[in-house]
Amino acid sequence: MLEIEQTPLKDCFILKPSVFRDHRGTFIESFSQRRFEEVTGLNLDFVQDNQSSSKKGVLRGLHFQKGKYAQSKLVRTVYGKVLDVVVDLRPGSPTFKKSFKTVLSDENHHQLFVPAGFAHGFLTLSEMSVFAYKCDQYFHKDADAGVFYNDPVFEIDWEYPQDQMILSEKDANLPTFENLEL
Ligand SMILES: Cc1cn([C@H]2C[C@H](O)[C@@H](COP(=O)(O)OP(=O)(O)O[C@H]3O[C@@H](C)C(=O)[C@@H](O)[C@H]3O)O2)c(=O)[nH]c1=O
Repeated sequence: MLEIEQTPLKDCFILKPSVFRDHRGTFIESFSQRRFEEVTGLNLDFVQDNQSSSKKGVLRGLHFQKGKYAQSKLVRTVYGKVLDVVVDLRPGSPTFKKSFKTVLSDENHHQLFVPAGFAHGFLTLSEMSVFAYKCDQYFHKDADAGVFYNDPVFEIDWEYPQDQMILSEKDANLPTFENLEL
């Protein structure tokens, strides 16, 4: 079984796979093309899988690829716990500029579907996290873009002390929404 839960943002939803637990540990189907299509009605071609590990307090984001290289992503936490955040950056969308956040962990096994045209980021809440995601477009360095994670226009409460956050230099200097070229 794969449950789907709509988020307040258009086209963005949470997937909840069945978790089989026994004396050895757990089992989930982390991705099934057939079930994904059944519950979402989407027929996407995921062409790249990514994985990153992060220490506690690491914030990666908010990222997206521009133009024709825009990526839909299916994101999850393999190990640990993260606060995952998305922003709808699609002009014309009824939820344009709105943000949504949810906890993705190796306890709840939730996955977030991030539509093309959204910015995405996450903050690691556990000592360590391993994060994995599928993308329906390859990485294109020239299309790689982002927006500052703490731009007040998005009204995101990261619920984490700012002086304990760890960011890449690139992410610390991302443009604000106002200065963004969409
Ligand atoms: C994203 C990506 C990065 N790279 C390289 C570029 C760079 O040298 C190194 C690290 O890249 P970054 O610092 O951009 O990695 P990171 O900050 O983890 O970037 C990721 O953040 C999350 C929030 C997302 O949503 C992803 O789409 C992606 O943008 O890896 C690839 O080769 N392929 C890729 O697909």
